Amino acid sequence: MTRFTVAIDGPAASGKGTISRAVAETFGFAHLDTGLLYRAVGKKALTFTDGPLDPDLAGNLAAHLTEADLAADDLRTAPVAQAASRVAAIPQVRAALLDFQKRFARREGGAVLDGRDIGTVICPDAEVKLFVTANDRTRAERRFAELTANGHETDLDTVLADLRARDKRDASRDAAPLKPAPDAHLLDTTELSIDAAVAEAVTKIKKRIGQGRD
Ligand SMILES: Nc1ncnc2c1ncn2[C@@H]1O[C@H](COP(=O)(O)OP(=O)(O)OP(=O)(O)O)[C@@H](O)[C@H]1O
Ligand SMILES: Nc1ccn([C@@H]2O[C@H](COP(=O)(O)O)[C@@H](O)[C@H]2O)c(=O)n1
Repeated sequence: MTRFTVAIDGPAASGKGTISRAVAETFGFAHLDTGLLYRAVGKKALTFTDGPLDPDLAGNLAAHLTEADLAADDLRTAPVAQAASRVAAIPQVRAALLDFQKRFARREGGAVLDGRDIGTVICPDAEVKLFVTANDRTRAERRFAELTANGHETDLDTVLADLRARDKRDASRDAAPLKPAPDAHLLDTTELSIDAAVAEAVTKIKKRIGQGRD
């Protein structure tokens, strides 16, 4: 198998990153967390304003992301997540990040990408598409546990409001909104452990790989 793309989308904290990393490990695929691209642009945008940003300036920030921008250790904070969601609605930002993601997806050896528009815009021809969900309270509880374990001071209601605001903005924007591709498999992790959710994803991918054999 030379090229094989797995597209994993879903709302905030649904578990798509966790599943993507496990899939990459299992199959030896490269993994791209595309949310990090938007978080890095959002973080840069915050150095100008926490309000609306000029779309061309935002596109320019996205076009000049560096490895160091993506490696910053403060991309997972709540303000950066909200800023990411705001810049992600700007078409110039999405256009600047498009080619890199498309090239990553078709690299030799297989790739798994997770985000919001992977199955719909970045990789409409992906061999496997998953849309990962969980109810919003469960997602907030998981994210709250993660944030507190990492030393962030917050509370469950704030985390829940933050997720809902982001999901609403992501799903209602005109540019590449969050939605399942028509041919995506829905994977609701509300009642699933991490191992069970990963096992479902792995089974779907193995089945598709099996179909590709002569
Ligand atoms: N099935 C599960 N059961 C319990 N906890 C889970 C499950 N899946 C993921 N988690 C936990 O929930 C949190 C959010 O998961 P993850 O970071 O994978 O979500 P995400 O969809 O990639 O989030 P984001 O969109 O914010 O990047 C993590 O702490 C992760 O360990
Ligand atoms: N393909 C994508 C990926 C992400 N976004 C936006 O970035 C925000 C942060 O993403 P996380 O996956 O790290 O939570 C997210 O809320 C989206 O606004 C996107 O638009 N497209």
